[in-house]
Amino acid sequence: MSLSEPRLEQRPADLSKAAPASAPGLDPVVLSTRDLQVWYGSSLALKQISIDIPRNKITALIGPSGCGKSTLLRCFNRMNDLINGARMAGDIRFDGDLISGPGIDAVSLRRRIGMVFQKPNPFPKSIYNNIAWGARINGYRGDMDELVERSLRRAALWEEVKNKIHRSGMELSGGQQQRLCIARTLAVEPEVILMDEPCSALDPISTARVEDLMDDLKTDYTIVIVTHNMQQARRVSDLTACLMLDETAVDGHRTGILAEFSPTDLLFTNPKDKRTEAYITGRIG
Ligand SMILES: Nc1ncnc2c1ncn2[C@@H]1O[C@H](COP(=O)(O)OP(=O)(O)OP(=O)(O)O)[C@@H](O)[C@H]1O
Repeated sequence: MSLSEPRLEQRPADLSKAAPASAPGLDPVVLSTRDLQVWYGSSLALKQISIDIPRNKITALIGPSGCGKSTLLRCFNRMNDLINGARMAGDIRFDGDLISGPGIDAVSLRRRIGMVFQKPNPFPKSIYNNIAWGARINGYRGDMDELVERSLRRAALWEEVKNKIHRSGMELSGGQQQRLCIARTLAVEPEVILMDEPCSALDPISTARVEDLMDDLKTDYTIVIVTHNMQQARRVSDLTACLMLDETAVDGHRTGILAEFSPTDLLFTNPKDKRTEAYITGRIG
C-alpha cells in the first residue's frame, strides 16, 4: 500500500467531550488532538485523548506498558495508517490544519513530521547516502555536499564521521547510527521530530549524547518523545504527558487514557493525578 493512501477509517469527533490537556503558558500549539480514539480491530487502544503540544518544546509521553504511548505518537504523522485494522476517530491538527481526515498526503506530512525509532535503522548505504537519498527523493535541488555536512553537524556527528563519509552507515556504533538517523530526519527539514524510545538500545554515554542533541534541537524543532525512562523524561522534557490504562474498561481490553499533562518539574514533584503519582513512585508498573 502506498504511504499516501490512508487506511484509517474516520468517525466524526464528539468535540463536546474533549477537554484539552493544554500546555500551560503562552507557547503556540503545533500539534493538537481532540477526543482522539484509536482502535486495533475491535480493541480500543486510546480513549478520548485531547492534548495540545507546544512548539519548540520537548514533550515526553510516559506511562505503563501498553497504555498507548507509541500509538499516540504514530497518530501525529499517520504512521498508524500502515497498520492493518487500525482506525481512529477524533481530530488531529497540525499548525491548525486538520490532518486526521481522509485525503491527507501522508508522505508530505511525514516530511514535516519526521520520526526516529527505538532501534537505529540506517539504510545499508554510505553515511553520505543515508542523508542524500531521502533528500534526493524529496526533490532536493541544492548543494548535496553542503546538506550532508549541515545535517551531520546539526546531529552532532560530523566530527566523528567526516573522514569516512563514504563508508557504510552500518559500520557506526549504535549511538552514532541513531544520530545518523536523526541527521537523516533533519535533512528533509521537518518541523516536528517524533522519537519512539530513541535511547532504549543505547549505552549511557550514547544516551547522554542524544539527550544533549535533543536539548540543542529544540531551538528549531518541536520534539515529542516516548520514553520508559522517567529519569530521561525529567532530564530532557519541558512537558510530560502521563498516559495510564483505563481502570473502567470492563471488556478485558487495555485502553489508554491521558491521566495528566503538566510541566515536567511539576508532574514529577507535585502530580495532580493520583494515578500519575502512583506511576512515578513505582506503585504502578
Ligand atoms: N500493530 C498493532 N496491532 C494490534 N494491536 C496493537 C498494535 N500496536 C499496538 N497494539 C496494542 O495497542 C495497545 C497500545 O500499544 P502501544 O504500543 O501504543 O503502547 P505503549 O504504551 O507504547 O507500550 P510499550 O510501553 O510497551 O511500548 C496495546 O494493547 C497493544 O497491544
